[in-house]
Amino acid sequence: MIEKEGILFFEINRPNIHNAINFEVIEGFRQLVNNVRTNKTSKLVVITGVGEKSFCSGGDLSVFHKLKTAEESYSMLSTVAEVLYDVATLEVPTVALINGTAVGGGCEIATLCDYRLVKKEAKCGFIQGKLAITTGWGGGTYLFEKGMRYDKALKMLTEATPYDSNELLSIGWATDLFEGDKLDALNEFIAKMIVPHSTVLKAYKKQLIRKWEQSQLFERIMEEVKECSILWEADVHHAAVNSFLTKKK
Ligand SMILES: CC[C@@H](C(=O)O)C(=O)SCCNC(=O)CCNC(=O)[C@H](O)C(C)(C)COP(=O)(O)OP(=O)(O)OC[C@H]1O[C@@H](n2cnc3c(N)ncnc32)[C@H](O)[C@@H]1OP(=O)(O)O
Repeated sequence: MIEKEGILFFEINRPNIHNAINFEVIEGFRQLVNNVRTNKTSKLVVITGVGEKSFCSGGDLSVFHKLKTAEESYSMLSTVAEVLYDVATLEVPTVALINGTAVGGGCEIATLCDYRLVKKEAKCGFIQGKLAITTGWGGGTYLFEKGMRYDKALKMLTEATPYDSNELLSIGWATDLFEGDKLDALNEFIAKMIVPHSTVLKAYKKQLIRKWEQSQLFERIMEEVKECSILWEADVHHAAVNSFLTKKK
C-alpha cells in the first residue's frame, strides 16, 4: 500500500496465479481500511493488480477448496464479505483500476468500488455459476446497486462468463475504458475530479452510504453469503473446482 498526494494505492500482488486472493490479501484489505480511517490523509483509494494480465482471479481455489461444508465456507465468505463491505463504505471514493482479467471474486471486488476503469483488452465476469455457486463476497448484491439495468445485471450473473470491455461499457458496468499505461489513464480520469476538495468527495460518498444503510445493504450481503455457503457444500461445486485445479496435471 502506498499513498501519493492523497491517493492510496492498494495492489494485489500475486501475479503468478492471476492475483488470486488468500487470507494475506484479505488482511491487506483490513489494513487499507484501518489506514484510511485512522490517518485521514487519503482522498481517493485505488485498487489494482500487479502485472499486465490480471486484476484478480477471485478466491485462491487451492486454499479455499479445502473448505468443504456450508459452515466452513460461511466462515470464510462472511469474513471476506465484512472486510470488503468496509472497503465499499470507506469515506472516500474508490477506483478499481482494472489492468486485466477480473473474474469470480475479482469481479466482485471491482464491482464494490465506486468507479471501474477497464483496460481495453481486459475481460471481466462473474464466473461463479460455472462452479455451481453464486457470488459469495457481496458481488451480486453490489451489482444490483450500481444503477445498471437489472436485466443486464442478472444476465451478467447468470451467463457466468467473462465479458469483453466494450460489452462491459455498454451494459454500464465499466465507468470508462483505457488503452496503454494504467497510471496515465488514472491520472487523466482523476484530473477531471475535484480531488483537492476532498471534503466534497467525502460528503457525496456519505450520501451514497446513507442510502445503502437505509436499504440494509450489509444485511442483504449476509443473505447472499448464506445462500452461497449452502451451494458451496454440494458435490457438484467441489467437482467443478477440482476439475479446474487438476486440468493440466
Ligand atoms: C472463492 C470465492 C468465490 C467468490 O465468492 O466469488 C470465487 O472467487 S469463485 C471464483 C474463483 N476463480 C476462478 O474460478 C478463476 C480461476 N481462474 C481462471 O479461470 C483462469 O486461471 C484465468 C484467470 C481466466 C486465467 O487463465 P489462463 O491465462 O489460461 O491461466 P491459467 O489458468 O493457466 O492460470 C495460471 C496459474 O494460475 C492458477 N490460478 C488462476 N486462478 C486461480 C485461482 N483463482 N485460484 C488458484 N489458482 C489460480 C492456475 O491454476 C495456474 O496454475 P498452474 O497450473 O499451477 O500454473
